[in-house]
Amino acid sequence: MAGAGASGVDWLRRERAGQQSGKRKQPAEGSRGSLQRFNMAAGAETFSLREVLVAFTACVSEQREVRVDPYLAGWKGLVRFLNCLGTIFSFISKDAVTKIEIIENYRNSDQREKYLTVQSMVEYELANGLVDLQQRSKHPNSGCRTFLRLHRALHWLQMFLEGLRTGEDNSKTSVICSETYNASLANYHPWIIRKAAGVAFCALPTRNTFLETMNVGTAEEAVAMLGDALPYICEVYKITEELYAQHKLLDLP
Ligand SMILES: CCCCCCCCCCCCC/C=C/[C@@H](O)[C@H](COP(=O)(O)O)NC(=O)CCCCCCCCCCCCCCC
Repeated sequence: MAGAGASGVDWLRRERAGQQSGKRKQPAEGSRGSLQRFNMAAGAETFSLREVLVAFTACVSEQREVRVDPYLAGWKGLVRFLNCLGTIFSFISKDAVTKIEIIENYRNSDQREKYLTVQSMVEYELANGLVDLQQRSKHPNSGCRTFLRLHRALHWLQMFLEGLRTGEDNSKTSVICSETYNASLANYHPWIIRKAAGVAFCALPTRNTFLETMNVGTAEEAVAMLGDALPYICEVYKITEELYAQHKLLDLP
């Protein structure tokens, strides 16, 4: 596992053991509309990057499928983190919450089993003509199209976290953020969104302060944790990218 920090992945094993034994309280998965309450309550609990990274490490099954529930749990944790950074980011977290909730609603529907993994979602929606392939019409918020937006954001996230991990102590989070955004997500956003994002990035603190807001200890400990977890996030991204490329879904409208 590239980049395993001094801590190795012991923290990861402990966290996942805790989750399996039910000791660690996890936000209730799959309860309808939980995201709004979850989002409101978010401010009440301190954010820990650890829970987000553990969620993403639980995404990939032995059969290399991407499980939707831990994927959404990872994104909910990221939204909670974003909400701690200030209201200037609320236009971003609102969009992420909307997309998370669209997919969560599919996971709460009569077809919930079809949405257990990205693979089963793609297979089900394509087989039943539930995806708008050329322009948004009868299925404007299909699971495939909604998940693709989060998938593109995951690409930005992995670049951003890698930039944080390898950046100099005195580097600026705003620079890392805008450079990685411009190299990824910005290509899918209209001018006005790119401008608004650029303004929001200016509100970001220095790299080390940012690392400390992750609430996993010192900046060095946060860097080590990023090194442990990033390969898992990259694996989730890679598997999804291959699946979407195979089915020619990378440009869903
Ligand atoms: C660290 C500060 C966070 C910087 C976030 C960088 C990403 C900026 C995304 C700006 C777009 C937000 C506005 C939404 C635009 C939507 O049009 C657009 C397309 O959707 P549509 O086709 O349905 O219209 N939506 C999207 O592209 C989805 C954007 C989802 C972005 C979620 C980003 C969450 C970031 C979470 C915090 C990351 C820091 C973690 C550090 C431990």
